[in-house]
Amino acid sequence: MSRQPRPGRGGGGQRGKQRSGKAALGTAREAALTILVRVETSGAYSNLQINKTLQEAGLSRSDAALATELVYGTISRQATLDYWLDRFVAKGVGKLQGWVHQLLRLSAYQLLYLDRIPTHAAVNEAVEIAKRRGHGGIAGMVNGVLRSIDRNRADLKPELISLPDIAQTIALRHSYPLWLVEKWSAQFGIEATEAMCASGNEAPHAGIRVNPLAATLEEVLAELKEAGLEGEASPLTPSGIAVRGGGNLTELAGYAGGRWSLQDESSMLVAEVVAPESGMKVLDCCAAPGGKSSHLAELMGGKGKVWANDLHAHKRKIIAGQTERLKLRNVEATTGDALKLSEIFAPASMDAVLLDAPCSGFGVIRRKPEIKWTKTAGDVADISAIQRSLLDAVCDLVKPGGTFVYSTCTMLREENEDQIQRFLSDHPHFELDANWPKPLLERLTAAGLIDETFDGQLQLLPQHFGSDGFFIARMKRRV
Ligand SMILES: C[S@@+](CC[C@H](N)C(=O)[O-])C[C@H]1O[C@@H](n2cnc3c(N)ncnc32)[C@H](O)[C@@H]1O
Repeated sequence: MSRQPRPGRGGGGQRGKQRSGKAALGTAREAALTILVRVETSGAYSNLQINKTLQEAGLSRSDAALATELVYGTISRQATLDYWLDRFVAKGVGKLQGWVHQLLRLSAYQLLYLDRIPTHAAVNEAVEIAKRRGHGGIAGMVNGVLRSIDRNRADLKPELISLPDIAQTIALRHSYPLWLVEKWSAQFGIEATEAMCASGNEAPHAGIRVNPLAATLEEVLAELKEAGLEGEASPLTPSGIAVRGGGNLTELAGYAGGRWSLQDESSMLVAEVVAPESGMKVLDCCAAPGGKSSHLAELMGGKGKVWANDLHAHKRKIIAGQTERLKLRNVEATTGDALKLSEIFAPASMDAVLLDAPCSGFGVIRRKPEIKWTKTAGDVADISAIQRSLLDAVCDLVKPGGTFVYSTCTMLREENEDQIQRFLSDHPHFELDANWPKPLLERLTAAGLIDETFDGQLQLLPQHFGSDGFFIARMKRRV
């Protein structure tokens, strides 16, 4: 499976001598280094920095793909790389200048994780970059450290990392923060945690959701084949297709023409769980960029109404752009704080309410690996408090007998099961609803994701089918 290459567009690469780690974008490795430094110093999301920097760099398609792979791989493996680098950097990696540290990580990643890159290509270019950005002393140190890594590569294998504490071993072997591995181990057990960590380091595949109002799954599969792409019908959802190594899929005609959208398969399950009927009134409280709102509208056959609300005014345009592209007329994008939606909508006015809540996002680590290092246990506590308030604020918009669905793209009890348990105890007029549509239950059972103990809550882990980690709970307001 390869990560999605983002082709570089426009803008010429900068060359020539650069000092103090200033940006130089002429080659895949230089561009990757610039992105890594920017992600670290600005706290920006890697995917946004990749798009921005590759546009400035004007790399060939294959160089852009390599730069993308280097960025995601280096961030994903950062703790393991530092563990090994520390043995060979005399003063310790913690004392290195930011760009030198990133250059060593980036180069060690190539030596230790990418079979197809010859040692001389990784080392020589690292040395050249060090000379251009720094001085001879730094270049000599980079050369020495990387040559040592190369000589010792037989000992530098993740599976050889073994510490007395199993959580520490998993954290270092797969490069995750210890606090997160400890939380996951307590919740899911050691085996599932290690599988989850390993799976989070794999390259993601792209998910396509067919718009049933515009095309069939077979038509979209044929369209992908014609474009030379490998698409496979999803075992999880009838409108889903997994695409591997497809480059920028939004450049295909089917996307612009509204025949399909890009969405991960786990995400597609959410609207299926809401299971709206044609003509219903549905509120999506936290809707941008509009993936689930548009899916809900498609499932309603374009009839009834979906209010797609988000806090941020600029996101209204993004949602509207999606629904226009998909030619959906039954979605209204609105701007507002979900905590105050009861000031806009009447109590008990909705057949169904979806709260796809802001969350820690650990289910999408494959797409945004820096989340591992930027999100803290404190952030989880803060976001849990917000989720709790959001649940309390929107629930009474659901009509008696109506459906309330809560979802997150994370795998932490305090954001998922604990939220539901607390919510149900404070709101006894709601109950868990395991009565999901029969075909969906059959698919989930066949996939081994639920059994007879299923109570209306589903936790998808990233190792299940390689789709995002997701939590979905369906509740019903008692009549
Ligand atoms: C997980 S994303 C939603 C993804 C979306 N449901 C989809 O499928 O495309 C969470 C969204 O919640 C929005 N958000 C955060 N706090 C909010 C609030 N208090 N009220 C409304 N929206 C909020 C964020 O702007 C973000 O777009």
